[in-house]
Amino acid sequence: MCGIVGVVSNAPVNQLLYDALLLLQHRGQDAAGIVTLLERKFFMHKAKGMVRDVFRTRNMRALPGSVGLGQVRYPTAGNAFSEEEAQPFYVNAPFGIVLVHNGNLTNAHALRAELFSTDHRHTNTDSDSEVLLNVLAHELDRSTRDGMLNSETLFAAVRNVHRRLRGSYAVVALIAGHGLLAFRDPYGIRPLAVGRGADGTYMVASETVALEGSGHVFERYVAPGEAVFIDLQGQLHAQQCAESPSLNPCMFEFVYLARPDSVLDGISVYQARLNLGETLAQRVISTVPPNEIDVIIPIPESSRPSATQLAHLLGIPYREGFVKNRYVGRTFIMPGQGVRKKSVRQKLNVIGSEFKGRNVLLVDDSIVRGTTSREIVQMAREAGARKVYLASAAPPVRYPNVYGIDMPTKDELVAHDRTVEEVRALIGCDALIYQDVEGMKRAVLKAAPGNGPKLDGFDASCFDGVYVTGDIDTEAIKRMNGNRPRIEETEEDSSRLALPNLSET
Ligand SMILES: O=P(O)(O)OC[C@H]1O[C@H](OP(=O)(O)OP(=O)(O)O)[C@H](O)[C@@H]1O
Ligand SMILES: NC(=O)CC[C@H](N)C(=O)O
Ligand SMILES: [Mg+2]
Repeated sequence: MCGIVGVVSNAPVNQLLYDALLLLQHRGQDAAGIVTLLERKFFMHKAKGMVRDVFRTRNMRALPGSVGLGQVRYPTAGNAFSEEEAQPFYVNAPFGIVLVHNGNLTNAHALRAELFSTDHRHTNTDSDSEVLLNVLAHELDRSTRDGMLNSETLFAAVRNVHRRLRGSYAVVALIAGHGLLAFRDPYGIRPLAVGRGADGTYMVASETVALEGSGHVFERYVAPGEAVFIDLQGQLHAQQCAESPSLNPCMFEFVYLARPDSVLDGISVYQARLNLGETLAQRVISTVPPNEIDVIIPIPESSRPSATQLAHLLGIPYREGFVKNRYVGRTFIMPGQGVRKKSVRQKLNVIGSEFKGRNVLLVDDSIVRGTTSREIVQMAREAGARKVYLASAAPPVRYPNVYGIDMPTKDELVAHDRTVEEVRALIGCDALIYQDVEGMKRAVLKAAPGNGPKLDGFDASCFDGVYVTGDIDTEAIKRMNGNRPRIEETEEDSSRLALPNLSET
């Protein structure tokens, strides 16, 4: 889940893109990049790091032009440590194209081979996004053989791109001398929205928070399979380019990834999280009698709305027992288990008085590898809690995600192939309460107003093992994700919690 943005304006866009990327920083913290277009020339700056570190004043000055795009990266393919895989990607032919991608191609391996042997195109990194750009470039080249690029030939190229790509993709591309192209995969897994500024500026972004926070008014979502082209005169053209599109947004966006003040495909993320707290309340009541819980404490940051609603419905005081160091990034999206584990304690510190002698119910939005929960439960005990219960607003994460969230191997998931009781023992809490899959889907759907886009379902694959694209080649995924270079892990930091050593660690 990277964050992507594109802008077509009449005024310089460098600051606007920077501001939008800052608003999308929660979606990717490993690398950032911006490209602007002035006349027919692209200007690019990208590097590893957070937005504030990547762009210094001198870099910003070197990004002229009133059209541009940007990305914050959270690697899910290729090599997390390679500077070359920071986005945007560039190809010089046809026309000159730069591209940013949020998502994950599940057939990148096969496509890379096909690009080389059939299309005679070279890719120089292990990134699936570079593959995507080359497929688009090849199809655009084919559809504009007579030399004309217009919305018709552009949409014909996107139709062919959809035929070749598998997996999830929300894309923004700039075509030198022509304009900005945005499209979304036929299953609508990753989000993409369009907004408009008072001066006529168009902005396309992963989340509505980037539109609103930078002074744009939300206009519409890019529909699954649809392509939107904004030419350099500021005219928007749109066409459905997929044969049978359906809308199945990623459930994990609502559970964790997106900012609560965003609305994705008509569903308010905040309302979805409140509703998750409501359904979770019923599950808690059936496991731990509410009169045995003295206080409800959220695990900052993402679980807060669910925890507030849960406390309200159970009539139990809601207290802040952990203070978050806001200068430490989101731990889940860090590359490598060692760094994630260390960051939990750096990031969260206890307020001892909220725990001493009390039975506490801790609430998190999700338990993935169990890194956070295990540390937190231990911290609550060290602070003197009598009983430590833990509730998760999402069901157990049991299956790998192949659509752009970095949980590629089932072995690193604490709940894979384990009963709830086994997970409880590993985490070390006195009771563990999970949301159930149907309850989660109902809760999130309930957050959609009647007049929003009609959903066909969710991509909830990491919870229910159902892959909406229906064509998952597990061997290819393993090759693509499981074997990709990651931070060296010591034995102590090994990514899956081990049952036998629990008391020693
Ligand atoms: O079981 P785990 O593998 O530890 O992953 C789950 C945890 O990671 C996320 O928090 P994170 O610190 O990334 O971000 P947040 O501040 O938005 O909650 C999520 O909210 C859970 O707390
Ligand atoms: N999370 C994402 O959207 C990642 C995009 C792309 N697969 C990459 O690894 O760079
Ligand atoms: Mg968290």
